[in-house]
Amino acid sequence: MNKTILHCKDIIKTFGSGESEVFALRGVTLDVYEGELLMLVGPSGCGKTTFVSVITALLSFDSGICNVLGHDLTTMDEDEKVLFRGKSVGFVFQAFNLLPSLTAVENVALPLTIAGEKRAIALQKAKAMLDEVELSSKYDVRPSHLSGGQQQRVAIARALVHNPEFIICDEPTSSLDHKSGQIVMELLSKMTKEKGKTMIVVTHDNRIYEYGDRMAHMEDGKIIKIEEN
Ligand SMILES: Nc1ncnc2c1ncn2[C@@H]1O[C@H](COP(=O)(O)OP(=O)(O)OP(=O)(O)O)[C@@H](O)[C@H]1O
Repeated sequence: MNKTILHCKDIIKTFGSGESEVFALRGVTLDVYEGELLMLVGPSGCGKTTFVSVITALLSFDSGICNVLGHDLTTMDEDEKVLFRGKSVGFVFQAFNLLPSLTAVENVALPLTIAGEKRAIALQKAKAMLDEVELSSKYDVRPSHLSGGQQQRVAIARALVHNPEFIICDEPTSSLDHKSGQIVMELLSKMTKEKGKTMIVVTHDNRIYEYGDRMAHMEDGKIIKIEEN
């Protein structure tokens, strides 16, 4: 059995109070293992975004256990949470969120320069990352001159350039056509397997379910079933 990267037990998260209280997570229990790609699926409003926000320390939770990469999230202060996310977590979203005035390589280098890396080294690492997502010919191209699939690959390169161990993808293929979605998933799957990363992909896109090692089904604030692929 591979190392446990995420250990959650009975996580409860509510929003609001009194009559307007919403139970977003009603006792989520889940373990995720090193090198695994886990699909998290379920109807709108079942708590998927809340859950990935909790496990990346973007949201606090009311009760339960949440241990990520050996960190007990309940004992971390805000500075430690920012550091944890910056070092250990990569985020890929449905919207690529690339800066239009920067070239592909500058977009990928940005998190490194913000973290204090020298520009020349950041650009060098960004180029190596763009090579990995097979965009070596697009270093100096701005996002508006790239296809949707290429823009998502730039966004993936940016999410992975600081070499995070844990990667969260929220609807990474929803705005892509079938072929581009397949290319993006092939890439994410390759990253988990070849680099030993651990990935959770939140999705409604049943065309990409096959890429998951396991599929966790969420309903009404709980994981109700886990299937092996
Ligand atoms: N900031 C908030 N304040 C109040 N209620 C919230 C907040 N965020 C989420 N909720 C509620 O918590 C529940 C879970 O929402 P969440 O966004 O986690 O679901 P989801 O499964 O990600 O949905 P979708 O697939 O539509 O993105 C919903 O009932 C939602 O309305």
